Amino acid sequence: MITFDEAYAIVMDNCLALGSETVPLEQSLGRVLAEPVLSDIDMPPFNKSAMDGYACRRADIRNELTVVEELPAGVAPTKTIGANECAKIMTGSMVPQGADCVIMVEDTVEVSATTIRYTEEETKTNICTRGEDIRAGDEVLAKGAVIQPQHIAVLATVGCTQPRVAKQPRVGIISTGSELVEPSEKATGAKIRNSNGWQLAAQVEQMGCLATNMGIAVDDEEALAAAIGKAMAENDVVMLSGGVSMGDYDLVPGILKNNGIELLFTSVAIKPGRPSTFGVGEQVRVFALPGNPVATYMQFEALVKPFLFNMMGHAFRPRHVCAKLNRDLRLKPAKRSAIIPIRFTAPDRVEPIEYHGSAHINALCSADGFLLCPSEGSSFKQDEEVDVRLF
Ligand SMILES: Nc1nc2c(c(=O)[nH]1)N[C@H]1C(S)=C(S)[C@@H](COP(=O)(O)OP(=O)(O)OC[C@H]3O[C@@H](n4cnc5c(N)ncnc54)[C@H](O)[C@@H]3O)O[C@H]1N2
Ligand code: MOO
Repeated sequence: MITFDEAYAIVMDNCLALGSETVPLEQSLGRVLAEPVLSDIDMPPFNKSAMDGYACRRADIRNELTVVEELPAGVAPTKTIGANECAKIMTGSMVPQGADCVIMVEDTVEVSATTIRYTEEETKTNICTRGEDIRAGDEVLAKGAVIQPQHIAVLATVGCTQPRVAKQPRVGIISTGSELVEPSEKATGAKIRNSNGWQLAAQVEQMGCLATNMGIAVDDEEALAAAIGKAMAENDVVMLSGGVSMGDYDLVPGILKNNGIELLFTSVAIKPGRPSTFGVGEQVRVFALPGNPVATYMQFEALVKPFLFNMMGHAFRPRHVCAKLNRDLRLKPAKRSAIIPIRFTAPDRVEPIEYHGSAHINALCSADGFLLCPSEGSSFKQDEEVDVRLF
């Protein structure tokens, strides 16, 4: 059994490089940038009014001003502003030459059809200067960024309509176990419905990789070998659930070895998730996760997700927050560190949720995150601050 940190280091050291491709901007949400994005323009591209009002010279704001033209957004000025002159200007319009401030329209009165007067003593400049946000040639987005809606805005701003992004790992998912039936069927007798395959496919899709749910493989050497061989041929990463502990029908590690997979670990000191297994083939990586659904979920979050992001060139950093415990929490020393699901009861307060162990998947539906408690045992007092990793 190796520590979780050792397992993490091993998977991160064994990523596959998949290369990059370009995608249309509208299909780039959630993809990882494969190269930095540089701006082709200054932003704003011209001195721009921040307010609706009148562009004029600060020296003249106490005088009656003659309005020499009107500047709706998108219309370039034709006149230079001279002494005691102004141009009526809208937010976002180009500030005319000669003007060094914009007075706000609600602080002015019309004196005649062509003149106005400012009613305040002072004004802010109210001009966004050319290039104050972005300069032409600036790196606006870094390689490795996961494209979010605000990144899409920046890509649009700099005219990057075909961003170069990392290719998405293809992940084939096999749910092993002769007790399994698919969710559309009624589970009778000693059968249960397959939830892991569906959950893992959703976890893979949610983080922007390509999931293929390859269905159920029964606990039979031949059937498992065929399913694993097919999954390995068609995917970059194969994820199995079940069949990795000590039972007579836990056949997965042996079949992986027979398929040319070198197993780098088969047991991790973490609860839930001890029998988590990882192996490498020539052009494929294989995770065999424990069948218990919470173990499957948690090991995906803790090990597989950072690994898949790393394959795409993104250094995944889970979000952590500090919060106070609503009640005492005492864990006995154990051979494995423990993941304890928690929920927030107030923005800065958490409590452990009722949790019966690694099969209790519905407990996760009310969890907001988890505490990682070391194997030496953890003892927390009510109101003590704990480090919460968010889902
Ligand atoms: N003698 C030992 N027994 C067990 C050990 C051990 O060290 N020695 N480890 C225990 C731990 S810890 C775990 S975790 C489980 C993991 O076992 P497997 O990965 O071999 O998983 P299975 O035995 O196939 O299944 C466990 C459990 O999960 C249910 N399951 C399996 N697949 C699915 C699925 N796709 N959807 C929903 N539920 C699934 C399965 O029916 C079992 O109830 O082993 C312990 N035993
Ligand atoms: O490690 Mo298992 O996942 O405890 O139940």
